Amino acid sequence: MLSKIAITPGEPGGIGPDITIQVAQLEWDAQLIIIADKSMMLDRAKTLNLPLILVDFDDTKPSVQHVPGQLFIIDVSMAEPAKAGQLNEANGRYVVETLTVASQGNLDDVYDAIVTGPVQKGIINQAGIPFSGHTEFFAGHSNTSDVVMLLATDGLRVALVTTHIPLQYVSKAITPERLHKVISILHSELQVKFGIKNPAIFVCGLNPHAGEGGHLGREEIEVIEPTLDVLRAEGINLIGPLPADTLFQEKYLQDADAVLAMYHDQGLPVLKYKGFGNAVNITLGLPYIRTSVDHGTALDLAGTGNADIGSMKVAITHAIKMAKEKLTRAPK
Ligand SMILES: NC(=O)c1ccc[n+]([C@@H]2O[C@H](COP(=O)([O-])OP(=O)(O)OC[C@H]3O[C@@H](n4cnc5c(N)ncnc54)[C@H](O)[C@@H]3O)[C@@H](O)[C@H]2O)c1
Ligand SMILES: N[C@H](C(=O)O)[C@H](O)COP(=O)(O)O
Repeated sequence: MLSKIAITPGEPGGIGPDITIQVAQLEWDAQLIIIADKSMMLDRAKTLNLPLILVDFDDTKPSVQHVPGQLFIIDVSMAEPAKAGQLNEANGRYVVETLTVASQGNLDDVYDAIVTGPVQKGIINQAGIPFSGHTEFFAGHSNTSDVVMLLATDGLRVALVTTHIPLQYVSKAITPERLHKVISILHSELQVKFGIKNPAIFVCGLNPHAGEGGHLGREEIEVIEPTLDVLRAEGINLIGPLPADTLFQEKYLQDADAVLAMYHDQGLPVLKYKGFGNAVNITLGLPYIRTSVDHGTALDLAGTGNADIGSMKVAITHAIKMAKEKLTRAPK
């Protein structure tokens, strides 16, 4: 059976609508359903000079193969018309509404996966809605206490212990409980979603040189090492904590199924240096499949036709692959 993939193009002033329209021109072995404002999508297609036919989605009908240039749509209205390249806090609520519809649809088994385009976290907060990222939003909406952000590109997967929090709170957020949950989710999702029997997870330290024996910080000694020992006793294959500045070299990476970084900008710059435009962001631990692009709203490129669609292609490809595997395992 063909999978139904829900796509949220994200911030209407950014490149999310552009890359959604651009990938709609390609062949896909799935049905693509966008959750977005219809007029905004048609306007953007006109700006980009690309064909776009939008068909109202009927969830009672069986899935149909994607036709290039055509998308199914669940129309969610924006408060005000969008201008490519410009943010408008009046539309913050709209962006969150599209995510809510997507999450609920997946919980209700209407779709088989969600692919998200980029959102501008700041403008959603300016609209009065506390929002730190899709990862945290979907965890909250689906009532999932713990999820893990993983970004993957060819030859490297990086997962994070902490996600979108200010740097000053990182150390306190790395508790034995959090570390135990993140590693357990990462281990089991590498098995389930990536088919790796006994995944090797390489773990970064938090401090310079992994704390230098306690002289440059004690989190490794007091939290990370003891927790890794507990998890090793549970049978999880863990290497580290290793100094983060030297972990990302072939000698280690050739044996690593994933690297676990302690915070956002410890792991993601390396991943994005290696694979920006060719990477996917996957939320592990959710009750549904969710993938996303590796980039942001790129307001400077919105409406120009110059946005690279590489990551959007990878995000959709991964979602379809994971959805197919899920459908094969447990047909609806
Ligand atoms: N998945 C997401 O929702 C997501 C991911 C990352 C950042 N963001 C958000 O995006 C906003 C802007 O963030 P930023 O400026 O740090 O990052 P950005 O990725 O939007 O832009 C960084 C640079 O990369 C370029 N770039 C980004 N995507 C590109 C593409 N597809 N093709 C060609 N060039 C591209 C931009 O032009 C810019 O020069 C922030 O609010 C951030 O939170 C959202
Ligand atoms: N941390 C992500 C990145 O740098 O690509 C990005 O902010 C998106 O995160 P969410 O998927 O949680 O919105």
